[in-house]
Amino acid sequence: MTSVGVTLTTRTATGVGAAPAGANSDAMSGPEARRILPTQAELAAVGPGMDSGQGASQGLTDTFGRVHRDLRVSLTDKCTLRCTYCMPEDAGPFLPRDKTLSGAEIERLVRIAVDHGITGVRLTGGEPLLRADLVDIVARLASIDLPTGGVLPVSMTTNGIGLDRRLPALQEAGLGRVNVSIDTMQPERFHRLTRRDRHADVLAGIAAARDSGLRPLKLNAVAMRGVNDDELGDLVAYAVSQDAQMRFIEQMPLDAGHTWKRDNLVSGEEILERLSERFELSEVSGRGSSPAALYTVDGGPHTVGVIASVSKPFCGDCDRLRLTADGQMRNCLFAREETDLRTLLGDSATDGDLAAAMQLSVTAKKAGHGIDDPDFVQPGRGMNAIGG
Ligand SMILES: Nc1nc2c(ncn2[C@@H]2O[C@H](COP(=O)(O)OP(=O)(O)OP(=O)(O)O)[C@@H](O)[C@H]2O)c(=O)[nH]1
Ligand SMILES: C[S@@+](CC[C@H](N)C(=O)[O-])C[C@H]1O[C@@H](n2cnc3c(N)ncnc32)[C@H](O)[C@@H]1O
Ligand code: SF4
Ligand code: SF4
Repeated sequence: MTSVGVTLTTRTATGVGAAPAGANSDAMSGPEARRILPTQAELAAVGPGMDSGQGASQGLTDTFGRVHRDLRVSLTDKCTLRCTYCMPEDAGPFLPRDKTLSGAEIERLVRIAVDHGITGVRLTGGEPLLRADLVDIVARLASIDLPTGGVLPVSMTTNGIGLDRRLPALQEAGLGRVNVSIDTMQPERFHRLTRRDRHADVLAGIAAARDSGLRPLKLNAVAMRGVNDDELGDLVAYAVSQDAQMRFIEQMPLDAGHTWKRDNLVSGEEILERLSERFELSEVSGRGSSPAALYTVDGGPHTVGVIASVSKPFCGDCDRLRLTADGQMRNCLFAREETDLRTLLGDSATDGDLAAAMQLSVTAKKAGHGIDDPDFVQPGRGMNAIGG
């Protein structure tokens, strides 16, 4: 099928040097991220089969042979919190509504991605619960049929604030799983770390997730030196009490303030040492492409996870793609280029063009994040704008 009405004639890079790092304007990708608008010739050169979904058998495959199965969709760059490792206090300006993908646009892009091998979607942000049309988005995505049978599994990562009120409708709409972030069991610490006094709201959200029966329920905490590294065991004990899996994440250089320092890292190894003082841990085999290495706690059945993205990267098994709230495809958390699907949508691109643009993004994916490389440059967007 040929493309109808696509006006793209040149490969364009936008957002170069247009905004200070951390500024969330349309050019919020910061000075070093390039926004790529593929030309018609480049889209056509991707090859036949992108229109019809015939690529599904092979999937969106990069030059290292990694097949992409997991799509993370950021619904907004706004948030109810201001976690120091993610957003500055004075974050913004945020994406205006007309630059944010609508539910229908997200559904179309996800359908195309599913046609080309994506088998699961995770909604994230920013804070996805801030999307007023979240229930509608979940319903749209959870009704997408997988080519292999069944429907698309839809999960969400959230800070939990307001989850207690919204979970029944989300579950009804087809939300299959939820991960909730909680970095501390201490309300005052929580206030300092997130710059908001909302600890009780997060606990209420986790309790609602526990009672919903959605399983596995996972809790995420970024391990931070001098902030919460003395209460990792308390977090595990709390997670077990909520029938949840606690996961500790190494902090990555994705804070909008660009204050990350390698020397400050609480490594996965250190996390395990600390937990071993209190619990008997035993590694679980069969990790697959999951970012978390899992350990049974005191013989199980509960487990704790360690996401050692910095010290033990799992990039070789990466099967993830990201769609930002403003319609940019990112092939990596640390990508310095984004493929501009939103402009293609506005230019009446065909499904085949959009699939080809996704494949171009995947083809450009690098081997890994390169955090330890001497020429590493932190992405201009904070984690809230990339979609964690
Ligand atoms: N380096 C890296 N870290 C990731 C990636 N995906 C997730 N993470 C880290 O893992 C943390 C938890 O991610 P979640 O949003 O809970 O998703 P998940 O771990 O894929 O979820 P599950 O499907 O439940 O395992 C994120 O905050 C990141 O720190 C990734 O692609 N690369
Ligand atoms: C960006 S948030 C978006 C979803 C939701 N607001 C939340 O906090 O769960 C997703 C995940 O990214 C993690 N995250 C944010 N900044 C990070 C960083 N610099 N390093 C590692 N993980 C980070 C958070 O802890 C959270 O678990
Ligand atoms: S980690 Fe999540 S809750 Fe915290 S500021 Fe970022 S987007 Fe918001
Ligand atoms: S850092 Fe990039 S390549 Fe590595 S696992 Fe994360 S998204 Fe994949």
